[in-house]
Amino acid sequence: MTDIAVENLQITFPLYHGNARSLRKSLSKTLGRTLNTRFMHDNRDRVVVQALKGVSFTLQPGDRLGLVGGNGAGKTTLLRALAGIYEPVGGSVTVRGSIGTLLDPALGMNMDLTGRENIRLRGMFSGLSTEQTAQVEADVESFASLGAFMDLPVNTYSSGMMVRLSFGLATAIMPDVLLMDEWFMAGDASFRNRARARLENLVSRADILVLSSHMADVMADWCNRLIWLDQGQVRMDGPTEQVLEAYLGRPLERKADEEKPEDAPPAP
Ligand SMILES: Nc1ncnc2c1ncn2[C@@H]1O[C@H](COP(=O)(O)OP(=O)(O)OP(=O)(O)O)[C@@H](O)[C@H]1O
Repeated sequence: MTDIAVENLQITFPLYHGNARSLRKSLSKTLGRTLNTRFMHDNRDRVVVQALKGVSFTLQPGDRLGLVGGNGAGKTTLLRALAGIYEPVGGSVTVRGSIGTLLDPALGMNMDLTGRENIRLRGMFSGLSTEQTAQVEADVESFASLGAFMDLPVNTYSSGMMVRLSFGLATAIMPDVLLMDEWFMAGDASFRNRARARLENLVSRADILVLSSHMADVMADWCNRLIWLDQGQVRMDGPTEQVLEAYLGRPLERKADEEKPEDAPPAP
């Protein structure tokens, strides 16, 4: 059984720089009213930024949830809380089922080990048999096309090589719950084309998808529900089209509308 329950979730980050009182004063001057909603003191009198506040929702198999919101709205924080990377300061996050993440290329990667060793380690942690791990290794090796770098420590990789290994590995093992940030669209055009087919297969087979992206077309294609986060709080939660239109402040363009017939006369 796969499901997710998030209840009244609250996540804060302490702001360590400088003296807490003077920081609050200067924040108060520059941010005015916002200080009361986003910045506060915790019980140790530290100034903290409230990344998520009172967030609640549940997800069942078949749900494809997209997270939208401006910069700093709390999308990445929510994905990381679902992945168990951030502990809630208040409320709870319960995830039943195996989790696959496409959040940060370096996440779960041991930089001192080679690409091949990282793959084997991940296979072991995911409870795969030796045979299954060998299959994953062959699959990732062929997808990532790292050549000799496959047997060199990951800390010698370029950022693009890192993305190829991390993406190949994350998409080689089928999770119940797939958590994705939009970095997966990084990379050159030929990588993106190969990545998309692989990703679509994973997205269609996972029970639950949670995806954060600034790309409206990706949301419209892949999600059946959207949560609009605003300053760490849920501003709207509903069917993709409805939330996307409210968020963008305009009706969605239909794909058919965009496609002009080949023999259409040139615009005047
Ligand atoms: N490690 C951290 N330390 C301090 N503050 C943080 C940290 N991570 C996030 N924040 C703060 O939490 C808030 C939410 O950030 P988050 O990265 O979740 O937003 P986001 O919606 O993913 O933004 P973007 O679209 O710009 O990536 C922001 O105000 C951010 O400054």
